[in-house]
Amino acid sequence: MTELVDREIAIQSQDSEVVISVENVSKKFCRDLRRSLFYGVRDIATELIGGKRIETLRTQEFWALKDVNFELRRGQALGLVGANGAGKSTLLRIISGLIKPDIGTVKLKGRVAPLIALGAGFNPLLTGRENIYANMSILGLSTKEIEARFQEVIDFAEIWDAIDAPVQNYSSGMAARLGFACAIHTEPEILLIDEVLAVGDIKFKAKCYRKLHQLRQQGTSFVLVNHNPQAILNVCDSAIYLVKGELIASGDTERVIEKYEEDLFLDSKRKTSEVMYLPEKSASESFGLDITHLFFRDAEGKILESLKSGEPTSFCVGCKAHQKFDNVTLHLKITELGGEGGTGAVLFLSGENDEKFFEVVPGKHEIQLQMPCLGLAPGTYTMSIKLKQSSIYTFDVFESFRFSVKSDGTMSQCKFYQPRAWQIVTGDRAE
Ligand SMILES: Nc1ncnc2c1ncn2[C@@H]1O[C@H](COP(=O)(O)OP(=O)(O)OP(=O)(O)O)[C@@H](O)[C@H]1O
Repeated sequence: MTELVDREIAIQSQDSEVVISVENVSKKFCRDLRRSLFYGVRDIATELIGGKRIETLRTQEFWALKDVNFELRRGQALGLVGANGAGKSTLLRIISGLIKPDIGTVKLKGRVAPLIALGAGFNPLLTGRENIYANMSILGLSTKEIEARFQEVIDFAEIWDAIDAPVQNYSSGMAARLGFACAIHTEPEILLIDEVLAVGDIKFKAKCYRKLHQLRQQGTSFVLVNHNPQAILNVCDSAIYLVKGELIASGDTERVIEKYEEDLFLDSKRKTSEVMYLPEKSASESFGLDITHLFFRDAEGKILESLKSGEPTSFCVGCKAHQKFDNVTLHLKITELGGEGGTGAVLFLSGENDEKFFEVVPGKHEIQLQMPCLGLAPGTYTMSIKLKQSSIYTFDVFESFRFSVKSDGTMSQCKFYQPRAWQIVTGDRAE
């Protein structure tokens, strides 16, 4: 695992200045609240009398972060991934200065805007207008500077009518929009974004991502926490992966995300390649044609070890018919796992739309969807599968067949694989 860790995330020019330097950072928490308060008071007292902080674990304590090191340079975008409780928010809170590490140091260069909670730093009783002033002044702007940007902020957040209503009446999406708008209009040198872009509608998210791109071109660095690997792949040029507080991979985004996705599969006790067998149905549960297993094959018919964008791939549905049926069709809906709410299906394929109907006789069958090349981008997906008779009758449904797709190395930061050929035409034929 350690060979995946690059000390310095080196995508941008090595000459650009380091804006975040996290050195040997560890942070411990206590599982028991009463004990935690007691330890807290004792630690403060020790510090006041100039004593050293206790660097070992006491009863009920655990490391939320353990010896984390990385550097970020001007204009870099760093993705932060890891399972729930891995320590991502803790790391962002330490970088933003909200909490102190127990061991190690964080050095920052430039104005930091943390977007760590929905409507970060907003007072729910104050209006949107009052909160803009309060929030932006905390982020370091003078009243004059805020006045000059005020209209831009509300235009960006699109909350014109609600600007004089208390923030407690805002929806979570509106509060997130206002928080994001305030933060980016302070022209921060470093932006810390914790999942806030996971709320809000798609149009607004697209606007935020465009803005982030623009800010990066102007030299803003940012750290983005997102559960959706695709969002990290689209936006960030480097990433770090935390497991139980330890940094186990860092560097090139695709490599880190690949490792993260591999682990997601190990976690779910199922490898990409595994054939998924479904429990046999009793006579009373069956509608006459049952899905028995699901898997993928390659162009030679071999069961696929792992899926790659651009490779010839067949999705196979093993089934068992208890009697003869005609007009049998397969419907598939593929959704990106961890996709931001509302993105919906990335692919819907219906045998009925393609007018592909099969006849089955009693016994075992395998219905194949043959794809000359797999168009899905690297990522993790879930597929719902329906076996139907025309559009009227459903024999069997399987709601969530999970699989992941890796990159063939020629895809980066894009949504689908495009089969292609390149050529140059020269001379008379070029007209
Ligand atoms: N103030 C606290 N007191 C005690 N434990 C805490 C505190 N804050 C966080 N933790 C614990 O520290 C660990 C890391 O939490 P953290 O919120 O950083 O994880 P995360 O990776 O951001 O998770 P998620 O993806 O669910 O937001 C978790 O086990 C969490 O329960």
